[in-house]
Amino acid sequence: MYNVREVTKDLYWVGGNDRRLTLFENIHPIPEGISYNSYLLLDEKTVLLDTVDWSVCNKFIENVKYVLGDRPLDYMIINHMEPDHAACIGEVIFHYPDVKIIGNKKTFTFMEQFGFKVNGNYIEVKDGDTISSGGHEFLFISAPMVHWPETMATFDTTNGVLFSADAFGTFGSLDGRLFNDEVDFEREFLVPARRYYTNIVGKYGPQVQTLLKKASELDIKYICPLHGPVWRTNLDYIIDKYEKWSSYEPEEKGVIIVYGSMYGNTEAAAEDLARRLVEKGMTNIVMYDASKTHVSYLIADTFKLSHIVLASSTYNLNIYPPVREYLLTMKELNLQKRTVGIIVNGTWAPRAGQLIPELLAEMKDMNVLENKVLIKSSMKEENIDEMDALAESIIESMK
Ligand SMILES: Cc1cc2nc3c(=O)[nH]c(=O)nc-3n(C[C@H](O)[C@H](O)[C@H](O)COP(=O)(O)O)c2cc1C
Repeated sequence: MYNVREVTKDLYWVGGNDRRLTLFENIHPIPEGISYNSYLLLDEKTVLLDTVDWSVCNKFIENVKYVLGDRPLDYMIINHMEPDHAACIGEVIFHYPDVKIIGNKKTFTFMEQFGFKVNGNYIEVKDGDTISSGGHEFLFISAPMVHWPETMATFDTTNGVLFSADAFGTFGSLDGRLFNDEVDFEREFLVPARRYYTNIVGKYGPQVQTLLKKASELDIKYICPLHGPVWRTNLDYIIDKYEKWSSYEPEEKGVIIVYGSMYGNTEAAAEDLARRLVEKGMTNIVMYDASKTHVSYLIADTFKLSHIVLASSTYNLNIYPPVREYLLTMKELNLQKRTVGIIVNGTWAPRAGQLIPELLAEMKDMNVLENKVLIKSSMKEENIDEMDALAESIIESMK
């Protein structure tokens, strides 16, 4: 059965929701599900914008057939070749063999690499090119490395709809809703949106900034991303979030404490610090056991908050592995501009105390607080002063 929504006059959402997938990109847990958005415009020519993941392909084809009725599909614009959007290109060609595919040079290279045959039936576009479908005009905006090299956004200059590819996307199934004003975005989607952006696109802040700059010159009325709700009100809200995330500026003053502990002693030290911070007036604190929480959640809160505390035991002369994975992921994603406190535990050779600052030194603009705490196996009275000094320096650095 088809399941479509009208976005605006003549434009339809023809995507699908997936609540079965456990790991997005086979890495990131998505208990909240995900939507794969595809859009279809009925103009003098009919235009499909992107396809969907293979998991919802049947539903998508039914939706396309329902919206098109007896009409042919004239154009298919491919903004992003990642298979969660491009997997069904072959199916579209199978059902509509005369469709003309629109993409850039790299789009077609990737299409061939993924095994899709376009048989010369395509139009290659560059940044700034336009194509008319009769009553609508599409402007193509290249957005390289947001977050693949071929990515582009497409702007319908006649109705102000921006098809933004993965930008402004989020984890989370839509559950019948489509628009940002039909959901409680802050409550339901902000956390998944932040986790989606920071882990999937977070590495490419400068490229996102370039896209935001180009977008600021357009009169955008709708943002149609490839995942999650369509924005038709309060666009500044999500654009502002993207400004912050892509410039690596924290959204809030607050502390994420991530600890790695086998027997609970490093955890107890982290708890001690958290209590001291609260007693000194800082209540915006989240604490995670790095062994139990998927790193994507840690990364999301790390982008959100101004301060990080790493509390790690030493493991085979190294940083405790889950804490090291967190640090390495942070580095890979180019995270920067944070103040960091360090608590280290070791029983005979606390090497983590040396290795954590070394790793942090390889990242940009990380202010590592001098008041580190070194625990020998378990926290004792003799550690209280240095723990208090660490708490104090965190509070001081927030002023
Ligand atoms: C497999 C293993 C390797 C360890 N390697 C080191 C080490 O290289 N250097 C060290 O000082 N302590 C090492 N330790 C001791 C831990 O750091 C110890 O668990 C810690 O001091 C106590 O903290 P916890 O209760 O938070 O686990 C090791 C412990 C285990 C189980």
